[in-house]
Amino acid sequence: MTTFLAPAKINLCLHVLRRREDGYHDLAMLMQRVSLYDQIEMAIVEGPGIRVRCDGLTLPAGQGNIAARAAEALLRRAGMSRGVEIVIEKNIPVAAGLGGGSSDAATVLMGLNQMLELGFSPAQLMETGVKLGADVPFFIFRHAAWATGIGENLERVVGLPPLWYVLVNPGLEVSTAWVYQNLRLTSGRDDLRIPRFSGTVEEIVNVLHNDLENVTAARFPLIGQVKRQLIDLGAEGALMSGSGSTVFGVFSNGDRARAAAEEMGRQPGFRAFAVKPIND
Ligand SMILES: C[C@@](CO)(OP(=O)(O)O)[C@H](O)COP(=O)(O)OP(=O)(O)OC[C@H]1O[C@@H](n2ccc(N)nc2=O)[C@H](O)[C@@H]1O
Ligand SMILES: Nc1ncnc2c1ncn2[C@@H]1O[C@H](COP(=O)(O)OP(=O)(O)O)[C@@H](O)[C@H]1O
Repeated sequence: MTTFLAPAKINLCLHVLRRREDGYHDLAMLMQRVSLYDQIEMAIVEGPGIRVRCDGLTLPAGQGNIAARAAEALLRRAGMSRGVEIVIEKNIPVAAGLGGGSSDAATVLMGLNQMLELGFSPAQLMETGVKLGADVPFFIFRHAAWATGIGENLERVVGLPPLWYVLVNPGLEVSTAWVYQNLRLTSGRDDLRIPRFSGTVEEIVNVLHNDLENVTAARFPLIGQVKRQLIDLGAEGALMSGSGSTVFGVFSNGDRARAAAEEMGRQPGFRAFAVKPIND
């Protein structure tokens, strides 16, 4: 078995620009990978077929799992029939706005490309990835990014400060499709530009914005409550990530962040993590 790590992401900002003919939405987002990881183990085995195991959780097995669909899509593109065994240790909360499924898929695409020496470029892997999920290309890009289109046009963002995020998942699973369906678009914005950073925490706090937050928070008032709790515990800003339900707080101090995560994680059904951005 070869082991790979699949990180979570947060959306530091998410602007919905317009609804498209194909039902998807054009976005402008600032995306950042953080140090909370699923572990993906893969082996090439005798005989055809893709098997996915994920212990202790009720994630879909077989084709229902996005990791299996990723392996299938890559082998098809390579014109190859091989047996692949995939074991997922799921640490990223599911349907939580943290991109766990997309990250697992991206990791399978990159990992199998390496293990089978298929020679696909990152751009080719992104092309296969976006058909599996709009957030998959971002995890193949592997930098903090300004993402546009449905999330597949990616520009590197540099100068983000070293800080801490406290991720708080209040145990609610939120369907991304439901959130986009229930979004009431007011006016599209055309004035958004890629933000520039010189390394201060204040710049991050100023950029925090999520057009999907009102939709999810209207259905689940707990979201607003978690934001207020994070601010009370010393966060310099707080925002829901993606379609939710995870909320993150911005902390410049590691001890404060760890203490806040411990405190938030004590509430029944909650999971909380103090994490760092992955800036490479
Ligand atoms: C909201 C975001 C922000 O990063 O993340 P999550 O909350 O899912 O983590 C993404 O836009 C989610 O991306 P992802 O979860 O990969 O989406 P997909 O599986 O491709 O699509 C799920 C559903 O969301 C809607 N969708 C998704 C992306 C997009 N730009 N416009 C949309 O309208 C579509 O209706 C689609 O049927
Ligand atoms: N490997 C996987 N990890 C997480 N979710 C998966 C996976 N495979 C399929 N799914 C399904 O995808 C849906 C969205 O999952 P996830 O990527 O965790 O959420 P989000 O889109 O909010 O970031 C869930 O309903 C889940 O059942």
